[in-house]
Amino acid sequence: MGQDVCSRAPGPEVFRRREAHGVSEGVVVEALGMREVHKRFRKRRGEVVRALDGVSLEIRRGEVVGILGPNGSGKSTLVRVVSTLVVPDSGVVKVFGVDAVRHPKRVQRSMNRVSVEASFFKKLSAMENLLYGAKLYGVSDREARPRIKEIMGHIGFDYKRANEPMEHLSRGMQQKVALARALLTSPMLMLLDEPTTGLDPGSKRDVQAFIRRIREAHDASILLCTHDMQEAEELCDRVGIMVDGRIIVLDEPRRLKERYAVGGRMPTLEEVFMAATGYTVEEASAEGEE
Ligand SMILES: Nc1ncnc2c1ncn2[C@@H]1O[C@H](COP(=O)(O)OP(=O)(O)OP(=O)(O)O)[C@@H](O)[C@H]1O
Repeated sequence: MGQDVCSRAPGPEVFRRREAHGVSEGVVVEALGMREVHKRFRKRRGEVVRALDGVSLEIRRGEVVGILGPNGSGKSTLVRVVSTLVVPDSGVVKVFGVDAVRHPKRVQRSMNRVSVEASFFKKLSAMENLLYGAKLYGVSDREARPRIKEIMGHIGFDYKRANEPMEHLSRGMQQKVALARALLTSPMLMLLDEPTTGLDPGSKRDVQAFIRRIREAHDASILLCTHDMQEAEELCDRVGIMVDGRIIVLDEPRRLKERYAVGGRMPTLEEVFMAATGYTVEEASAEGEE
């Protein structure tokens, strides 16, 4: 493995394609390898929920894999297990060949998670939060500042507002700061848990365009959980559908559609989702709301 993530961090040209991912070239190591992962939770009245029920999933280096699923199907648990926030009951989780259960610290340094509940120091500014985030990964202020400015430019974040307290910023802007923080540390694997949920259409487009650029130029491997079919179709190389803790199908969007085609007519991804899960998109988003 050798070099540290931070010392490999790209220079000011944020979108420069990286040569290596800290793994010897020539050795094919997947970005994420999950085999038969199980995670159960015990609810209040003793009821047991199988949040992950034998999940196997591979993400190749440079690949974007999307996971669609109704509320409560296990998407967040999947992301939490990969990010080492939740320890699985059984199964194997490897990030760039490193066992995430045995070596959580090592694995944490090679990835970054962006979720709706991104935590910030709300009284501090976006810049201060980003500098703090960079420092945790060993990136100095001097190195981080120009990169923050560049990333904010790419992401459509008004740099003039970088010194305002986070609590004064809209949700869309805060979400952009969360993405900027993730990219700042040059993660090899990005975990995006509903990155555009609840954003206004303009911010949503900015964030999606940004993810597209990371994907095209930055060569990051991405696990993207979303409710948004169009987002999954446009941004992902492969899309999986998760129901009751299981990934029931996983393939390129085009091939998923071919698989569910009826009478030669290609369905939309939304129709594929409905056929595979039995849920309408509305039910899938509403179900489980308490
Ligand atoms: N810490 C926990 N304690 C108890 N049950 C949990 C816990 N975390 C998740 N669960 C349960 O596990 C199941 C899967 O939840 P999870 O949040 O992973 O689903 P999800 O697909 O991300 O849903 P959503 O789209 O609503 O975020 C749900 O039944 C949920 O209530």
